[in-house]
Amino acid sequence: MTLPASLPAVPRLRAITTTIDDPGPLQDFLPPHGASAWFHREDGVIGLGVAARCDVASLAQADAWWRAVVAAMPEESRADDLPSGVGPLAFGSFAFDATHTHRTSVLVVPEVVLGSRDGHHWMTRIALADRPLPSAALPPRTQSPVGPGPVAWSDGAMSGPDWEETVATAVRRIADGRLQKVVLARDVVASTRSVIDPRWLVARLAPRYPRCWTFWVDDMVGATPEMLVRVDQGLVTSRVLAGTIWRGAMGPKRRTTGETGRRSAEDTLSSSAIAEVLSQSEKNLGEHTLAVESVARALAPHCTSMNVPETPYVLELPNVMHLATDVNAAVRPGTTALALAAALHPSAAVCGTPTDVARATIAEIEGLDRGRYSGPVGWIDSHGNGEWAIALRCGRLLPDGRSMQLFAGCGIVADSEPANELGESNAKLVPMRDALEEQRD
Ligand SMILES: C=C(O[C@@H]1C=C(C(=O)O)C=C[C@H]1O)C(=O)O
Repeated sequence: MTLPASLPAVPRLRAITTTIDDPGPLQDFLPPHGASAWFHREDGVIGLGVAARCDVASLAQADAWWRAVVAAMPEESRADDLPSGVGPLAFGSFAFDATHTHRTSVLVVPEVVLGSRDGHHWMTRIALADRPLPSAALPPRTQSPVGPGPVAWSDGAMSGPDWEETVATAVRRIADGRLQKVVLARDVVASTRSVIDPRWLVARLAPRYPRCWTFWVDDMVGATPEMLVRVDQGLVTSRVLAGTIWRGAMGPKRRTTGETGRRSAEDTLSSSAIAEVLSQSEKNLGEHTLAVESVARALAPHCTSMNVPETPYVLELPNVMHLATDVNAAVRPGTTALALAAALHPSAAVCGTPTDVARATIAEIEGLDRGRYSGPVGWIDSHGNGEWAIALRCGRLLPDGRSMQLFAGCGIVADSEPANELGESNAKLVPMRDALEEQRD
């Protein structure tokens, strides 16, 4: 998909931000369409309505557009005295590879932002400069979402066995010395009886995956564990994940439930034992190092100091465990979260090493239009603070309203085994599968 390189039209917006009393759960204010949501632990920010929307060609273009939008705002709209993330902001979702997709990347500036962080609550109202601002009253609470009913599953671009063949092809190319690592993804399609309400998914993902960032931006919904870059008043954090283990990988005798469905002492490995296996695995450690190096290399020119821990920790999620490294840095003044996302994407966690060879290999053999899966998703405020996660453990709501494309990918290295990688991709699909299939409420 190609878009003009020139900057899309820049609207003149104004905004007012006010502190509000605790509004209760922000999810209660979400309508079934046309909203954005971002939740992490107890904190959240939601966007209602659309003050401005822009299809962008790249992260760099989005950065330029948002800077221009902010520069065109009256000074008092920018909330200079307020903390990071408070005030006018834009949500966005970006394609993994703009040169190999039919999808666009998008930034959305909502009309109303409701936010809660560390026990503080705020509302920002945004409008075109010559139009009235939305009402100062709290927006009405909406009806609870209902589930989509029974779900039928089908293969996406490739069947499981075909994808295993593709993984084998990648392993051969790595053995030939053409590249060190490539991340290959697959998709599955859920078809439902009733309409899929994104709020249903958000309401299931956010409490189950509090260590992840649960998002709904445009047609993308998920709960990702990977933070590409967070900028908060000059401090940068990037959580790099690569190297994965899941209970099913530990062999049939060691799964959590035996034939009776009950756990027994002999067939259950403790979480710490599984974490130990992961943190000793040469394959996973090698894969992880490539991802950390790619992030540190991309951040370095933009930062005045950086701390890269030598040893990863194990991030335990309900479905999988990952090797994780939190890179911290101090950013050069004036560098926005979108500019850093542009520098970091695609990291080796979702693309591979070397980047160019891996990206070309993905385009050639993966057989999938990733669209916005594995691209940056998040928000940016009027000072350039923001959080851009990588859109993983997610799906795309398809235009018919009754189906969804779910994605999962795995880092392939020299000693990857196709059957294991297929198992790993299935484990990564679990959060979205469960959220869609749950029938209660
Ligand atoms: C590509 C995905 O996950 C990435 C790949 C990982 C791996 O191969 O170990 C781990 C975390 C993510 O960086 C995905 O979830 O779709």
